[in-house]
This record gives sequence, C-alpha cells and structure tokens, in this order.
Amino acid sequence: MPATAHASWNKLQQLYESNKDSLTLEQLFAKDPQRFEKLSTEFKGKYTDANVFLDYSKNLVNEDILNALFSLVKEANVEKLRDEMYSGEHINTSEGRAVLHTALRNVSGELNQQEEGVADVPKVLQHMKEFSNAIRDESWKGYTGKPIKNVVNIGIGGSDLGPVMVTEALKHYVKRDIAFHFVSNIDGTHIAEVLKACDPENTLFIVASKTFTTQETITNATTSRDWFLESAKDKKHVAKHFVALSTNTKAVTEFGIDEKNMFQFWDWVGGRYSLWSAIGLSIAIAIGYENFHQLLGGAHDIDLHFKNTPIEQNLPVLMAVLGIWYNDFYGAQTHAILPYDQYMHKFADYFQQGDMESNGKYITKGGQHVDYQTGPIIWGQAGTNGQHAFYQLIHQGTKLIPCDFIFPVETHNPIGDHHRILLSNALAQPEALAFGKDEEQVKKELGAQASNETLVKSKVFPGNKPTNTIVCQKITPATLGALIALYEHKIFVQGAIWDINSFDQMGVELGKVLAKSILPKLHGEGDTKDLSSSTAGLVNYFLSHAK
Ligand SMILES: O=P(O)(O)OC[C@H]1O[C@@H](O)[C@H](O)[C@@H](O)[C@@H]1O
Repeated sequence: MPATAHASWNKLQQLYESNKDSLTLEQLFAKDPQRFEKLSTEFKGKYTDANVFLDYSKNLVNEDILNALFSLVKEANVEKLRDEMYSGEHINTSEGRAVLHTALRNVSGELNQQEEGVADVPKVLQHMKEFSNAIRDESWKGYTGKPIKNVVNIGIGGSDLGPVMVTEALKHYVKRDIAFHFVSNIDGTHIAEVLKACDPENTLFIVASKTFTTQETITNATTSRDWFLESAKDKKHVAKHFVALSTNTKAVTEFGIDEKNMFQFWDWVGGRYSLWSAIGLSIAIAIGYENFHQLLGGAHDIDLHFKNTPIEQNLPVLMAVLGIWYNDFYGAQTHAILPYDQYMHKFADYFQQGDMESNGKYITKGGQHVDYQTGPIIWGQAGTNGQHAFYQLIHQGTKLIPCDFIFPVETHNPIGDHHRILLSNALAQPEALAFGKDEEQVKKELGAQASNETLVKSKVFPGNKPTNTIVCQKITPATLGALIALYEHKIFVQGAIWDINSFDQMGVELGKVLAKSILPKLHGEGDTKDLSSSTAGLVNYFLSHAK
C-alpha cells in the first residue's frame, strides 16, 4: 500500500503543519530536562562486544510526532515484512528472490532461515577461513614459490565498496606485510596504476562479481590475466594467482579459474549487501578470519536486535522514521553521514550505494507511481575535514540537511590530545546545529561593530538543525559489523514504509545497455542515426580527434 494511504501519514502531515513554525529544539529541551534520557538508547551485542549508543534527542520531534511515526511503522506492516525477509520469503518481488544477507551472518544459528544455499554458508565460510589463513601464514605460494604480498580485489559496486570500506575502517587490524589493492573503474588508469605496484610472482587477484558478467570487472580481470601471463607464460599458473567470488560457476570456469578456487554465494545476496558473503574474502585475508567472524557476529547481533526489540527502542526503526520525517514532511533532499573516525572515511561512500541503489525508486511494489519522496541523497565524509569544507552550508545554507554524527569513545591511536580534540568537535557541531546563535548574542560579541547590521545578520546561526549522534566504545570488527547492519535495516524500514522494492536495481541497466551499443561507434563502426544529435555530435567529435 502506498505510504500516503496510511492514516498515520495524514496525521503526520497535520502534525507537521501545526508544528513546523513553533517546534524548536531549544524549546523542546527547555521543556523537558529528561529529554536526553528519554530519547537515547543503547544496543549491546548478545554474542559480541558490539555496542551502539544512539542519541536522537536533537531531532524535531515531540511525543505526538514519535507516536505517529511508530503508528506508521505498524500500519505499513514493517514487522511482518521484516519477518518475511528473515524467513526467506521472496520479498524481492521484481526478481522473484529471497533477501537473506542475514543468513550469511547467522553465527548463533538463532535465525531459522530456509532457502537453497543457506545450508552451504558454513562450508563457504570454512573455505574462506582455510584460504585466508593459507595466504596469511604464507603456506599458499605463487608460481615461483614466493608467498603472496599483493592482493588485488577486482570488482565494482557491491563487489568493491564493502571490501574497500571495511578494510579501511578496520585498518588497525590489517596485516601490514601484504598490500591490498582495489580495482573497480573501467578506466585503464585504475588497473594500470595498481599493476605498476605489483609483482606477478607474489600477486593474488580476487575477481569479485556476483554475475561474473559485469563489463568493468571482466575487462579488468582479463587485463590482469594477460599481464600475469606475460611473466608466468604457462596458463596452469593462473590457478595459484586468480580466485573468483561469484554465483556464476559456468562463467568463472570459462574465464579459466579453477572451480576449486571459486567461492560461491547465491542470488539471494544482493550486491550491496554482499560483504558478508564470499565477497568479503579480501577482508578476511586483510584482518584475519577471526576478525571477519567478529564482523559477521556484530551484524548478527543487530539482526537480533532488529528482530526482537520493540519498535520504540529499535535503533534501525528509530533512525528510519526520523529520516522519513525530514525526507517526506520537511522536504529534506539529502542526509549526511559524518563519522568522526578517520578509519571510517569510506562509510558514507559505501552507503551511497547501500541506500541510493536500494531506495532510489519511484514505483511501488504494486506498480504505482509514488506521490511522495523516497530515498534521500546520501553523502558525507570523515570529521573534521567536512567542517572545513561543506559544514558552512549545513549551518547557514538554505537547505535542511539532517546529519548522523558517529564517533568512538576510544581511539586505536591515542596520541597526545588528538582524540579529545576530535570528540570536542563531534560534540560541538550538533550542539551548534541544534541551538545556533541568535542576534542578541552576536551583537554582544561584536561590541562596537554591532551597528553593522549586515555583519550581525551574517553571523547569526538559525539552529534547529536535526542530528543523530551515534557513539560506540571502539571501532572493533564487531561494532563495525553492527553499524553496517544498523544502516542496512534502516534502509529496509524506509523502503518498507515507502512500499518500494529495496532489493532490485533496474535503474542502472539502461546506461549499461546504451554503452554497449555506443562502443562500436567509437571504433567508427556503424552509424549514429539512432542517437540524439547531441550524443551523435559527441561521438563524431571523439572520432575526429582520436589518435
Ligand atoms: O557483482 P557484480 O555482478 O559484478 O555487480 C556489481 C554491481 O553492478 C551494478 O551494476 C549493480 O548496480 C550493483 O548492485 C552491483 O553491485
């Protein structure tokens, strides 16, 4: 059912109209000294040390609004849909598939999940364990008997972003005597620069592709195999230097990779939800299998929290409904993710795909065109860098940008006062965004210059900008797993309320198909009559300038 068909949607619209001019964070806090205690909640892992504390008190919500948002969750049957996802029903309706990334990390076995392939998950994990150990303890040797010192993950989208983000976020745990490289872009520069840093005798290529048909990945893998064979000569050596992570056995073996060097996963693992699967092999090699298992465990702990916690204290639900409040009622177009942890500098990039490919849809599951906003534009970067780049617009621009601030209590690198200085910023920004600075205060600070009205106005901060603050003890593998799963389920809840299929990605197809038809034209083959005059003009410009 479209989101607007729920009674609570209308209620929320009314609440928005009646509160939008009067609801201020300043008043909300002034009225209720217990607001922080009431509007914050902590998750602690059952099986791991994962922990996430969420302070959502700096949001433009009162009790009535929160209650209406919770009613929306109930009316949209989010809990039923969640249970259907967990139990393996084919909720990816357009592709007729189950959505079972939770089965990849069901480390306790508490989730009862039925689908072809689920029973094989432990077997693949065991394979990953043995293989990653063999690379790390150097018992796996290259064709000249040397241990592996370069690992190149070749993949794109979900077969790249997860491994890149996690190996960065958990760099503290990464084995430093192996260099990890990630090649995604079809631009030859990407592979060329990586190959310059590698030696064919000690390089392992991990070809990561769910479909094993993705143009970028297959082209980069072919280029790498050619480069490797220039030195190794004999094709039989490929077995020691190329492995594949895929659902497509036929295409993998046709490429020349031995089936026993293939790590399987299944069509019920969406690309952007696949770092928990064989796609995580580079992560397991980098941080060690035990840590990879902790990553899975932390995510599993959030899966259990999402399943078993009442919606009022359910972290993914809270983050989802707050997002909907701004996205659909306040008209916010974007959402910023701002981790105050340098290791997490790729977290927002990762969730650009995670969120935008999941919820960037305008057709409901029933085939109707939505008459409301769906997925926000996700962006962000690690603090404090963002402060010196784009925070100006968040503070004083004309757009409302809800933000998530994320920081760990403990750093992996306690040097001097760095961490407390970092955290003072992570705390100062949401405070400034929420409460701003009024004209009176500015005038007081300006003293004699207060007569300059323009100057006064330009120094006023309107405040009332909503933020969440997410605090973890430390970015350990388990806590990172929990954070990722938290956002995954937030995306799920929003998609469920918007009544869209968060698990297909039809919107990326058209450009791919067109690129295939344009490629021969860039070789001067065929005519350009089927293209617009603009694109045809550009093709001809290219052809007349190409050397
Ligand atoms: O893993 P594959 O099959 O090579 O796909 C890579 C990516 O391909 C993109 O086209 C999809 O939009 C992504 O969802 C996917 O992650």
